[in-house]
Amino acid sequence: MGGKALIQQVLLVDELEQWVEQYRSKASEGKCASYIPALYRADPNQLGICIIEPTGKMHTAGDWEVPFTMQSISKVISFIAACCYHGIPYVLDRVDVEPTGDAFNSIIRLEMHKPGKPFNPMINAGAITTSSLLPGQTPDHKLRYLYAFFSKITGITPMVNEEVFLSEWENSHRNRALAHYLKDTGYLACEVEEALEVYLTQCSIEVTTEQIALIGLLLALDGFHPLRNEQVLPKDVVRLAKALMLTCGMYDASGKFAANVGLPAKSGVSGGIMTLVPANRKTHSPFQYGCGIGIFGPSIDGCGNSVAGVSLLKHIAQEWDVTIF
Ligand SMILES: NC(=O)CC[C@H](N)C(=O)O
Repeated sequence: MGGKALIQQVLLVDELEQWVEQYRSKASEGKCASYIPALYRADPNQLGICIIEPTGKMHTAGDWEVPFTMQSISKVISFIAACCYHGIPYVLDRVDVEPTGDAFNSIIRLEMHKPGKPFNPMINAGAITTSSLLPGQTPDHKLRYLYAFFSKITGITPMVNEEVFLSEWENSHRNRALAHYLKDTGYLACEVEEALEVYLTQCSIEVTTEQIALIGLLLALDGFHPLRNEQVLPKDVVRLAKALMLTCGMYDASGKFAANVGLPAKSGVSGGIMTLVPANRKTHSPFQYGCGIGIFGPSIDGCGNSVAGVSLLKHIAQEWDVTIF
């Protein structure tokens, strides 16, 4: 690495460390998800970030190595996996691509809009439907397909946090209600309990910011894995997933996030945010060739998004001029 590049890298990490410490205190404006008791036990003051560039170079700060469960970030992976298996038209016949402006676990639109097709795969109704579409006759088979898909693209064998899974399974009345409604309207491709088992298990896959930054990087590069020099995901599916992340990925705060940060992103109630910067022509920006970004900060706001994580991303987007707009 040349002297100038080395200095730039040191400055980036210094800046990141400084900003993480600056935004850590934002945690006090939210709290850890309490409807899943195992998530409520997290330390709300944690905040970490990992950024991966196409060269594989990583920039990290704060609590970036702390494992957490993917929760709703997994919705992006299961949607992509279902599209890869069935093709986009088959999946979009069963789940739409419209934002709702409602909470991630809201039921209201299913009955208000006949025939009850879920609005998008980034909210619970749509994600439970997509999980039911994964190939396989049993939850076990569907999950094995998803794990193999996850390993194929990331090179990582997924681990499920059983404690978080059980904690949510025992408290999943609202998701059960959604699944029963979807079964009644014919949108669920398997039995209610089976779809829930797949959906809640995928939410309980444990990752670190590094792993979601890597997935973000693959999305930034339209499915191309720069280190393996291989197209690991189809471009059209990835582009669709990014459009959904931008319009629906931060739930009923997706509009504000697009306005304030301007990057496709997906959050989860455990405090993770997976986002990305596509390659751009901004030669003054440190991420001209694109990057994947993983964030973890378990204190969340009323919409279910990491409070400190969103503030940190807003700051980064402004300082480094990385919006897609
Ligand atoms: N927003 C989220 O991360 C929600 C995921 C969580 N497992 C749920 O279904 O409620």
